[in-house]
Amino acid sequence: MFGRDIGIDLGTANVLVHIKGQGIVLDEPAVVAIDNNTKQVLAVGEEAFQMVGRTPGNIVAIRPMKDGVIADFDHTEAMLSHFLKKVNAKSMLSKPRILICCPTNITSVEQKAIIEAAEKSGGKNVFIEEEPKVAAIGAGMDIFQPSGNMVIDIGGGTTDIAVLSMGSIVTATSIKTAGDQFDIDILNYIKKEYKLLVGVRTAETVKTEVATVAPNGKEQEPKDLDIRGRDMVSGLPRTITITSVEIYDALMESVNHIVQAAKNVLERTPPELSADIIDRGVFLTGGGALLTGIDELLAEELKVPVLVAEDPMHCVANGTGIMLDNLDKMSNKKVKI
Ligand SMILES: Nc1ncnc2c1ncn2[C@@H]1O[C@H](COP(=O)(O)OP(=O)(O)OP(=O)(O)O)[C@@H](O)[C@H]1O
Repeated sequence: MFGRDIGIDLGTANVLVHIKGQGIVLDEPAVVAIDNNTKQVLAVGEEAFQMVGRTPGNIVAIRPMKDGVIADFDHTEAMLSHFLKKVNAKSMLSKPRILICCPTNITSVEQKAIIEAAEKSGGKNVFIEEEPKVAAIGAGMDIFQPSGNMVIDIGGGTTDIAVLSMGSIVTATSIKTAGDQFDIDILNYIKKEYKLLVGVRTAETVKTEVATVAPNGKEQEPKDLDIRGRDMVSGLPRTITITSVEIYDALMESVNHIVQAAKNVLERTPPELSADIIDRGVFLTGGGALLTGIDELLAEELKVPVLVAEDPMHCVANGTGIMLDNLDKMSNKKVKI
């Protein structure tokens, strides 16, 4: 109980909380359900997620962080406080130190407000850290040596690509093409080809269950899935069967954005570090790393080995735990805001 440090992956799709000595204690969708009339928060996390696309008129289930930025600050704050309460941050014997990984593009004003919200919820010293760095650490990379390490973190709202050496980012980029965009691509494809309206959760299921972007994905035995939605012409419910081959085409434009962004980062990387990356390979983290075939496609395009990290959706949260263990040793002045 004494002096437990807390690490938080405040992602746009999921929020994970890691407590020193316990590991990941909370893993819930970054969703808040609000009563539009009273503006009251009705549910947060898993409970609110179940309401997405299924709420009556006066209730909305929103994702307060979208596209790698904080779209609705008050509700992000409410969500963070809710999760910290849930893990009993305030009742810990001594106030915990909290390390938070936020979406990459948040402003310094938003960072300050996030820190305040965490302090109000029981944090003593609150730190903010860059997501790709923590993801790399969580993936098991030793980024503190003078050698090149490359990580591609494909989350919900953003894909963060970085080359790190000696504990710092050397070259990096962040693009707003990631898991959410894949869902939208699938949704739009079904709308256009089948005149069928489906919800984002159905599109996400298609992505996780049948989609493939492997270079030979179209030659492989196709997988298929029955999905339900509303016919745009008749207005009635309808079921269609969707195959991996059609989804391959629907996802290619977005996947190519990620390939191009990774190529741009490699082009800006000093040659000695590029040589290290050939030896060590590129690590894929974040939920998007689980998209079937994305590792093979990136390896073919980037001409370097590409490896999916173990437990890619937990890399950032696990990385916060490792960073907190080493916070004193690292004494990285840049970390604290
Ligand atoms: N098996 C799978 N195949 C493809 N995509 C998946 C799979 N499992 C999860 N995802 C996707 O991963 C994304 C969420 O990943 P993650 O939790 O790493 O994001 P996040 O950290 O919340 O987002 P961000 O890094 O943008 O803040 C979602 O878009 C989800 O649909």
